[in-house]
Amino acid sequence: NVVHEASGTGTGVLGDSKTLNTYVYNNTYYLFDTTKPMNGVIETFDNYGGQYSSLPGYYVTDSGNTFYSERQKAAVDAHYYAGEVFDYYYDTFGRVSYDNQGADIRSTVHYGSNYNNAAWTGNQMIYGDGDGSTFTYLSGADDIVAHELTHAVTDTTAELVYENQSGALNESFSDVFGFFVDSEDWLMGEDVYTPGTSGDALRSLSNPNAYNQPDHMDEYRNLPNTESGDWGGVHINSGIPNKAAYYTINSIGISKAEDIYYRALTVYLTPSSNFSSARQALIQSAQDLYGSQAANAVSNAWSNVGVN
Ligand SMILES: CCC(=O)Oc1c(C)cccc1C(=O)O
Ligand SMILES: [Zn+2]
Repeated sequence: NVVHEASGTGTGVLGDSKTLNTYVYNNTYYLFDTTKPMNGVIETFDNYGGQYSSLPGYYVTDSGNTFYSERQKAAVDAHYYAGEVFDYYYDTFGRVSYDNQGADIRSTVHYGSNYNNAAWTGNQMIYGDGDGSTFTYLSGADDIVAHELTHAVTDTTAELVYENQSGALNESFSDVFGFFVDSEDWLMGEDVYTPGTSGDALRSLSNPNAYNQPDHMDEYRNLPNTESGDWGGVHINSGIPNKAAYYTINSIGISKAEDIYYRALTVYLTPSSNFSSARQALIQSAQDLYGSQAANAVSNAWSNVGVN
């Protein structure tokens, strides 16, 4: 049988070189990764500035299996980092793709026009180019890719409703697993945020206040559950569970913390979980896996942010 798997090279958003899992058919190479278990493929598309109605766009291809052009940079990173996040969930927890059933992981880059956003649409990831000032191509940050793919994990496990406290938890779990994938700093999106300014980020887990997020219940923002209210401040109030995660990780280490967060997300949390029930779910997960010392560390972390 003919082998279609190929190994290509590409240039990422930050100008770095990467090896890519590609697929060759009729002398054309595709960003189509068939190396993962359970037949799940990782496939990357270019929407050419189109909107939701034109998704997924066009397969990203190259005749020479060399994805070096400016146009291809966003796709190189979306493809490579999707594979990295697949590997994180598989190697760390044995989870096969976001649904644990080997679902295809589809990404589309060059979505919209100067779009300063990235998202999980409910069945694929989309990445804007940014406006070049607030963001550059958003797939250029592995913590953003991990954040988006974790929305898909949450949607196939706890299904935390994307509003108010359950929505802020949804956001926080995406940031926390973004940290676990990119644990060299406590920042989110720093690699693509304000390309003209170094050292800043979209959010910080260690210092939410630095980016106008609360880090304690005393600062909880009661915003309206509307689009302009960020659905009750899901990207704002996530600073509180994010800070609790920071305390937990500093107290018991990344390895135990990621097991505890994964168990809470997949075993205990439910669509309507709030901050207090998330604290309880994480304490129980810690107790289940590592005993009372870890459980107490989790309890203290949440007390430090005013959640009991
Ligand atoms: C860290 C990734 C992130 O927050 O992506 C979003 C952006 C950049 C704008 C709006 C929503 C999101 C999201 O995925 O929640
Ligand atoms: Zn999010």
